[in-house]
Amino acid sequence: MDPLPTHIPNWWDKPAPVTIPDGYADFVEQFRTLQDAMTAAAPDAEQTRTASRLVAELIEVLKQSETDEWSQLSGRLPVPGRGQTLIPVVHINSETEHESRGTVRFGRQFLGGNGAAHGGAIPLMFDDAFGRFANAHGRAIARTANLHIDYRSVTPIDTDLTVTLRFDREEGRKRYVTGEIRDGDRLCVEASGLFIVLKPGAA
Ligand SMILES: CCCCCCCC/C=C\CCCCCCCC(=O)SCCNC(=O)CCNC(=O)[C@H](O)C(C)(C)COP(=O)(O)OP(=O)(O)OC[C@H]1O[C@@H](n2cnc3c(N)ncnc32)[C@H](O)[C@@H]1OP(=O)(O)O
Repeated sequence: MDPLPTHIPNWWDKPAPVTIPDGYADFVEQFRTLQDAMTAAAPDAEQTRTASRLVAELIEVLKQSETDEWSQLSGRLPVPGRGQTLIPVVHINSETEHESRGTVRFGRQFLGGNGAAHGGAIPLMFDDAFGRFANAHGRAIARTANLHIDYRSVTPIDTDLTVTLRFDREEGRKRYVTGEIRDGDRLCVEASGLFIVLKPGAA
């Protein structure tokens, strides 16, 4: 289940993304796999030369359709992860306006060390997941004012973890959200965030 609308409006009411070409969502997935493979690899000189040539070709192809923020596809797709290849993808399994439940799997690219996810990848995931949730269900646009992370125990990579987000309360323009990541029953991370609804006319 994915609660994003087919077209993701943005707060400046610029046009929604253009038509998504066939195969683009698969390409995004492939790009994430590339980042995992890059992190896991120890290529020799010849493999490095080959990989470098292929990446140069890829950059060349992508640059042919370089465009502005309002026309790019990455980050704006109605699929889990929005087609953003930097952010760990949260797959939502169920959601009400008060609570969202899903899973996340930190790939090899998010390795910090010794099998644990990088401490910076976790707030990245929460900022995006909280940001989407705090702005979903018809709520007016709000931005992250603060984000707090408690690393309660190691968060393993390459493991399906559960993510829970809760919309705690709203006080005027302030929205308070909390969340957690668990590996089975084990609590890995607790997070909380404050989102503030933009003043009229604010960008
Ligand atoms: C990129 C956003 C995307 C939104 C997408 C919507 C569509 C959804 C679709 C797809 C999902 C997308 C998912 C991505 C989401 C990612 C979200 C982000 O990462 S956002 C980028 C990082 N955040 C910033 O860059 C904010 C920078 N800061 C600001 O712009 C302002 O400081 C702002 C708006 C947060 C507040 O400024 P003021 O002028 O509107 O508010 P004042 O009047 O100063 O404060 C209001 C109340 O809030 C408190 N407050 C303000 N900042 C606070 C803070 N840091 N900590 C605690 N309290 C704070 C104040 O003390 C005041 O409280 P009292 O009313 O007096 O009780």
